[in-house]
Amino acid sequence: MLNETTQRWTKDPVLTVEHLTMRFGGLVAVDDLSFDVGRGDITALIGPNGAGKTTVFNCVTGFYKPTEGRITMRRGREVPAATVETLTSSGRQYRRDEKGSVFLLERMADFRITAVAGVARTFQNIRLFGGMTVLENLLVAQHNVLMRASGYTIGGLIGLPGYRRAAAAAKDKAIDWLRHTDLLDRADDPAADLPYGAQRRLEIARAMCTDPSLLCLDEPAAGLNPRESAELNTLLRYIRDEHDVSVLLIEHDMGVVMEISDHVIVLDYGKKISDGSADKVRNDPKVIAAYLGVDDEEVEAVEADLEKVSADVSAIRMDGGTA
Ligand SMILES: Nc1ncnc2c1ncn2[C@@H]1O[C@H](COP(=O)(O)OP(=O)(O)OP(=O)(O)O)[C@@H](O)[C@H]1O
Repeated sequence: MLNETTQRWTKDPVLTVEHLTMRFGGLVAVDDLSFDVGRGDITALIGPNGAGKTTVFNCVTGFYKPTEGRITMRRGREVPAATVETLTSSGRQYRRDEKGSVFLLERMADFRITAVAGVARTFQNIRLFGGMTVLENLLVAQHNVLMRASGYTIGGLIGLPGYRRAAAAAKDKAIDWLRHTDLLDRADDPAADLPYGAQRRLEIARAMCTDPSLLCLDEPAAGLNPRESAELNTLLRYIRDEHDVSVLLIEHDMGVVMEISDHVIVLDYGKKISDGSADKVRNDPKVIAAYLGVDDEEVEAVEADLEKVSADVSAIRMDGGTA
């Protein structure tokens, strides 16, 4: 387990969110929120319905312009804090040099966040191109690379050698991800024909085809059966361990969250109420209170009630009852 001194999110953050606030008219959906996402970690953003999780995702990925706050993405390891401050005061969106790149996402449009800053996402409601084949969905995701290889001309149509090489590499990458998501045998089927769990895996494969540094997944386990959830856990660990990609996920399935997360951040009413390892967060009375919908002072009483109910159920089972 990571201790205070080895926590990647404090030592080597890939994403830093500072004082993020998002207001919709009079409603404060995210309220002065700060947190870090460690490079190479699986980080979960959890909280009750309406806590502000998707709004945070929408700010990080450029779908919303935050009311206030700074969102810094770092690619490459050696980006000193002074560089971030210099970039902030320069009014520019990003700075790149041979050591690494730093991006201020709150200043960037969504398509540039994916293409330049290396942040890819999936959605709560699956958004695939249903009429295209599974393979075509993964090739479309590599459109930017192919356009560059064509020189933004008709180079693709006339088959310039550079374009042909890029097209072959795009297909290889797509096939590789189909293999890792167990979809190779469905490559030529329309995406809409896949079962639900397979569509969720295809969305992740599509995001990975953009070569992200940070993969943001909005409820990837929603609607999955236990076997599919276990396969998802294996896929996410593979992405973290073998591809040097950090993962930020919103998830309601606590089995998934507690099993695979290196770091958990808990929101309630737009504010952060807990932040730490899965173990720390699981035992935090504030988190228990938020999920059970009770005040902090009532937590102990509710916990005692839960323990009693659990003991009663075990006793009934031992008696051969049907509870
Ligand atoms: N575009 C919008 N306009 C107005 N209010 C919004 C908008 N988007 C979100 N909200 C409100 O902001 C609050 C936070 O919503 P959000 O969807 O971020 O929560 P969430 O934690 O993702 O919830 P869930 O777990 O149910 O998906 C809610 O009160 C929601 O109604």
